Amino acid sequence: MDLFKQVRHGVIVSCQALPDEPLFGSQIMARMAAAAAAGGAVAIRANTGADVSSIKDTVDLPVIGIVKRSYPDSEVYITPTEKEVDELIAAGADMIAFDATRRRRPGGVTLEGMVRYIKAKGRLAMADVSTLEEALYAESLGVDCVSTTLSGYTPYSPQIDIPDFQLAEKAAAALKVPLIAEGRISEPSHVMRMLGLGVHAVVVGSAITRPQLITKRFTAAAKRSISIHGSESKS
Ligand SMILES: CC(=O)N[C@H](C=O)[C@@H](O)[C@H](O)[C@H](O)COP(=O)(O)O
Repeated sequence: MDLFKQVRHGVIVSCQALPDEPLFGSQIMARMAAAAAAGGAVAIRANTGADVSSIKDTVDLPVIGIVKRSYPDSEVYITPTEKEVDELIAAGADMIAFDATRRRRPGGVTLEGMVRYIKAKGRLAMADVSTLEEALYAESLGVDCVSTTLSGYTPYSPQIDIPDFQLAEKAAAALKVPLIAEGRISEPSHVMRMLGLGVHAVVVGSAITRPQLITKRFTAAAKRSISIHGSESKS
């Protein structure tokens, strides 16, 4: 089935753990993807070829692949070069997501060249952007969809701790290709609001798949409670 029909109005779950996170490991991420599938996820977003291939072996859902890799000469770290694209293609990613900001990429690789490369390999291209201008430019290059992933993570986009509803609304209205809302969607009400703004689908990551951060929301609430009610409360 057409991937965009399959994910329309659904929740894509980002299953990612970096080496310094407690759930790091491809088998664990595959179990996480299975849990997301059981909860009704329409697709999975995953980091590294190893995680993509282990998830593909475990769940029958489309997988959007990225490789987070830092190079010394660039701030771009989400699928920065063709090398990472090759790793994701070898792993069987259905769509390749990549940083589509206009920042300098490592080793003279260009954004235009990245889109050409992914399309020449016959894969779907998802442009991770931080502003409306980047969204429109990425569309003009021929990407298959745009995602708000990087809003809040470039110095020139709004530094807010809620999802960028404004960007999602504007980009959904301005683009012809599907707009995917991603970044800090942490409540079911955020999902409803995003879909109401006309986005094609939403990606939820940390709020589902990073238990150390989920735990922190609760432990912070406990600390706040003590600071309000004091430690001498009845119980
Ligand atoms: C900025 C960046 O590196 N974002 C990454 C992109 O794949 C992931 O670390 C996020 O978890 C993902 O975008 C989902 O967002 P959230 O975890 O906020 O629901």
